[in-house]
Amino acid sequence: MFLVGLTGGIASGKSTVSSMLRELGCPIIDADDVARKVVEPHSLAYRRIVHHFGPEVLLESGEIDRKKLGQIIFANEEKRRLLNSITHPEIHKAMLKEMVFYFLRGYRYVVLDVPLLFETRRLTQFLNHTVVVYCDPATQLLRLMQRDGLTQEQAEQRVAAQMPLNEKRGLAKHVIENSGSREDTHRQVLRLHTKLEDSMEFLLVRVIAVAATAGLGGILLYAAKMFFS
Ligand SMILES: CC(C)(COP(=O)(O)OP(=O)(O)OC[C@H]1O[C@@H](n2cnc3c(N)ncnc32)[C@H](O)[C@@H]1O)[C@@H](O)C(=O)NCCC(=O)NCCS
Ligand SMILES: Nc1ncnc2c1ncn2[C@@H]1O[C@H](COP(=O)(O)OP(=O)(O)OP(=O)(O)O)[C@@H](O)[C@H]1O
Repeated sequence: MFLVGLTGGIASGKSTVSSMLRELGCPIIDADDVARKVVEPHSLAYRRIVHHFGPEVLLESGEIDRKKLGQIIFANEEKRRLLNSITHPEIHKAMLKEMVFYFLRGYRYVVLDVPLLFETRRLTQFLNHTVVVYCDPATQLLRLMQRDGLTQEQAEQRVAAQMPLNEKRGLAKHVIENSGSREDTHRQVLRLHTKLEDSMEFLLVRVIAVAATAGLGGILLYAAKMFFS
């Protein structure tokens, strides 16, 4: 199965780009969505979070108070590492299950939208392509403050909790520049979609060629054995 990793910085525009790709028919596995599911009440990750962070990170309904937990972990690296060590193995397991689901349904490829793709590095070895959604630091900060109602200090703290976006940009095979308008981003997404479709066809042709060569080699070997024995 052909795997495409989509990543970027906080509020750089990953969801915006992944919903454009979804409209073009790409199946998307969203790590933020998966991360919400794995901490639902009474799951293993939920119980471990309550054990380590205490009942003060729960809402009255018993669900995790994500706002409160976010305030704690973005202000404290040790606590962030602890939360990551609880949630990441569960997130990766659940994502793998989703990939198998798509594979069994006959999908040829899937896009993995993973904010911490290059930080954790667990998935990168399995990917055929990586895409970074980039926007300039001032725009990123402004969009983050506006979307999540954060102060500049809080927003800066969240940006600092991730690998610098410039560094991620250098690691990716494709970059979507999302500092401008949505229309501009949409045009780049269309181009990327075409490129991905082309490289999938190319990969398919290569696999068929390798299989055919191996088959032919086998036949020739068998014929040579028969001839010389
Ligand atoms: C801290 C939590 C409770 C905040 O929840 P909230 O609903 O406010 O934000 P949401 O989950 O939508 O995340 C928003 C963005 O924050 C960034 N982010 C989230 N967790 C982390 C983290 N541990 N380290 C760095 N950045 C992070 C990502 O860019 C993400 O896209 C939540 O993000 C969480 O449980 N994080 C740990 C799991 C995780 O690493 N998720 C990221 C996907 S792998
Ligand atoms: N090109 C754009 N022009 C204007 N606003 C945009 C553009 N791209 C994204 N936004 C806005 O910026 C904010 C962040 O975008 P988005 O939610 O797609 O980022 P994200 O990378 O998925 O964030 P997170 O890491 O928190 O999941 C949103 O409010 C979105 O509507």
